Amino acid sequence: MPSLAEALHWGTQQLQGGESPAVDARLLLQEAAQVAASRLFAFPEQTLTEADWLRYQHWISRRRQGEPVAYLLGWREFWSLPLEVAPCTLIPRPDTERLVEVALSLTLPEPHGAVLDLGTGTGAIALALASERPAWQVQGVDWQESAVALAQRNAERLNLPVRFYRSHWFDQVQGQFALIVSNPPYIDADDPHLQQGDVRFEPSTALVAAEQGLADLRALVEQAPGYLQQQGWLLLEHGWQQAGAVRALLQQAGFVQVQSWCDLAGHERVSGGCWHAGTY
Ligand SMILES: C[S@@+](CC[C@H](N)C(=O)[O-])C[C@H]1O[C@@H](n2cnc3c(N)ncnc32)[C@H](O)[C@@H]1O
Repeated sequence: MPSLAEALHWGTQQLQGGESPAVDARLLLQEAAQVAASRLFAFPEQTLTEADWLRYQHWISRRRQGEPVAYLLGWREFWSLPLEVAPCTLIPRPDTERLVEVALSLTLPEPHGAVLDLGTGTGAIALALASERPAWQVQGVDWQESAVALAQRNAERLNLPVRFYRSHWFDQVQGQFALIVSNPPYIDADDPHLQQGDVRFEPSTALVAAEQGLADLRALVEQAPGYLQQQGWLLLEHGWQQAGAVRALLQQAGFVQVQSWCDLAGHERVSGGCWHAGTY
């Protein structure tokens, strides 16, 4: 059987031409052989068992076909939280951590307020917020039963008190919220990016929206005022070319302090507004 160093070299060679061959091969080897990165580098001569070597080769072959590393591993880190992931929903992205940062920076109408995450998927945003603000009462909804079950498993494993349930956007939601957040589907069905990289393996129900990707964003902006407390906030992630359209939707709906926030690449990726009944 090969040593860890030999297996890593072989896997990296196999994945040449991909986005990140060395990182992918290392992550898959660590998981296949159940070794930490430090052990991989401290004991490179350690040999793999036959079962680990077979598992590693199988994963490398699937990765060569484009399958996302996160789906092969079964988990992905988001906001330093290890989250179980599954093909029923989106793999949480570093971009979405920007929405979490912005949410944590807002001044909300009450410090112990209720918070709602619409289209929660793995529960990434809801769990990140709950981990940072124990006083907030966080809820997350998704219309996919399998995503709700996944988010619940993540909450239990992380011991975070978030309530997840099934709802088609606001259909089953009750009450008023100090903050509503969402990373909804916002990609146009004809966008060529849907044929590239990890998104080919992710469900279109998590990615694609009608009206050039704006249909779900529009629905959320129009319905959110019925569920926001006075001076509560709505925060939405969207495509980097949709900020102007989302701000216009927020303004038309009567939100104030409407603004967008940039991601690390300098693209406007999050927009939001404060609800102030009576301004419209
Ligand atoms: C882009 S993914 C975001 C997942 C997660 N919030 C994240 O940021 O990683 C969109 C999510 O919205 C859910 N979704 C799509 N349409 C929905 C609807 N009408 N009602 C509730 N959830 C919906 C999808 O199942 C998917 O989990």
